Amino acid sequence: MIIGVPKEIKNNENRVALTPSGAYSLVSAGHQVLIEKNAGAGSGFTDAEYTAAGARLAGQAADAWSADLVIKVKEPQPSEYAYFRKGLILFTYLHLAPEPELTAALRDKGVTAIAYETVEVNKTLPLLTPMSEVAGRMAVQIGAQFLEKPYGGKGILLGGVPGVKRGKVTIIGGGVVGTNAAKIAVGLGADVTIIDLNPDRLRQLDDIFGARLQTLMSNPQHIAEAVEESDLVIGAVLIPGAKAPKLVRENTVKAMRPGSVIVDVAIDQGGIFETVDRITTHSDPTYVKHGVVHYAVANMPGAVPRTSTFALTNATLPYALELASKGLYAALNDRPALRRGVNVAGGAITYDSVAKDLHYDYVPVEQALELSGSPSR
Ligand SMILES: NC(=O)C1=CN([C@@H]2O[C@H](COP(=O)(O)OP(=O)(O)OC[C@H]3O[C@@H](n4cnc5c(N)ncnc54)[C@H](O)[C@@H]3O)[C@@H](O)[C@H]2O)C=CC1
Ligand SMILES: CC(=O)C(=O)O
Ligand SMILES: [Mg+2]
Repeated sequence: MIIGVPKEIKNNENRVALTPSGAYSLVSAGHQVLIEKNAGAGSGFTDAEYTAAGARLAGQAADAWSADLVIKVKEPQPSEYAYFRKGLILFTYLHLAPEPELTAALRDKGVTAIAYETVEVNKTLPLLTPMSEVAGRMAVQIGAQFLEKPYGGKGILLGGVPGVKRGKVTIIGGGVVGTNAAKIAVGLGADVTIIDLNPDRLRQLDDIFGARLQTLMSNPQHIAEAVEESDLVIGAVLIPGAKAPKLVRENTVKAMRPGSVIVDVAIDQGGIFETVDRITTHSDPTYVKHGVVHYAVANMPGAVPRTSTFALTNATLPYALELASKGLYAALNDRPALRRGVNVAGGAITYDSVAKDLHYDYVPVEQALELSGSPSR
């Protein structure tokens, strides 16, 4: 199969979907890799490293997009919709619930779109996890920076110093992002609270962190109280595929002290704060509302591309290899995890919560692609 790797064009997106060693694995399995010139530059990989691995260079984005299977990092940007066509298999982050135009373009053109973030194994999301680890860890380091006075914050050091109070951090959502944020916040010596809806998750977090972390059941009262008294609040909730619930009310943000900071990591699914009404970018990452600094960058790992590209491709490569070697139908028949990743196929929306949020009829992927074999879980 021919596998295309376009250069990412989202603001400050420096990751690339394939490392030279990933290209070598695909070529060794008998495939052709067509990578756009300079696609790896932001992650520190030269074109020569890719050609040495057996890949061919594509002079234009259109050439990389002409492949049978296109692997990417971020959701296609509007200028890329022109490359969509029937028969194309697209494997990337999609986050379709807050992206009606992208969803319509994929569906209308008959693309088979497999979303990294909904590939699912035993209720875990193996292709989201590595980037959630990165973003969770970054969320605290970014929050700490914007709490500094020159960056618009109230001038608080999260760990405090002897004789002076520590900063308060509240993390809403105790999954992968939340746990990784907690690790860094606890490590810095902050006063950390984590809020989740799942009592088993709260128990696990209590076992991991003990008395260094306050766990709280998610409800409107706990959220309002914890947020109002926090210096840094991190949004880390996910309902897979669906638009994020707005859990933090505008009045609660108004009650925060000026110079406090919100980092809404869940912005890629629409965000959990009522006051987060726009996606920000690495080149203009914050805005101030009700005196509170808001950070809502939807591709946070793009700022640490060297770490993130290795972490992402460690996870995606086995699936890309399986798709390329078996072809779409056999790969989806053999691997229920991959089947759960299919969001759009055969001109239909094949992921239930995406269909619901965007008001489409949901068509099971088995029906949309007339798959045989066992139904997906
Ligand atoms: N902005 C960015 O650059 C990035 C964003 N993300 C996003 O971060 C979000 C979180 O991802 P993960 O941690 O991997 O998800 P996860 O599935 O590991 O964790 C989500 C947690 O939210 C909890 N939750 C669900 N409803 C809740 C509620 N009402 N109140 C409190 N907790 C609730 C769940 O119980 C679960 O523990 C996702 O939207 C993901 O796409 C991930 C990586 C990068
Ligand atoms: C998960 C995601 O949105 C990202 O890594 O950019
Ligand atoms: Mg988007």
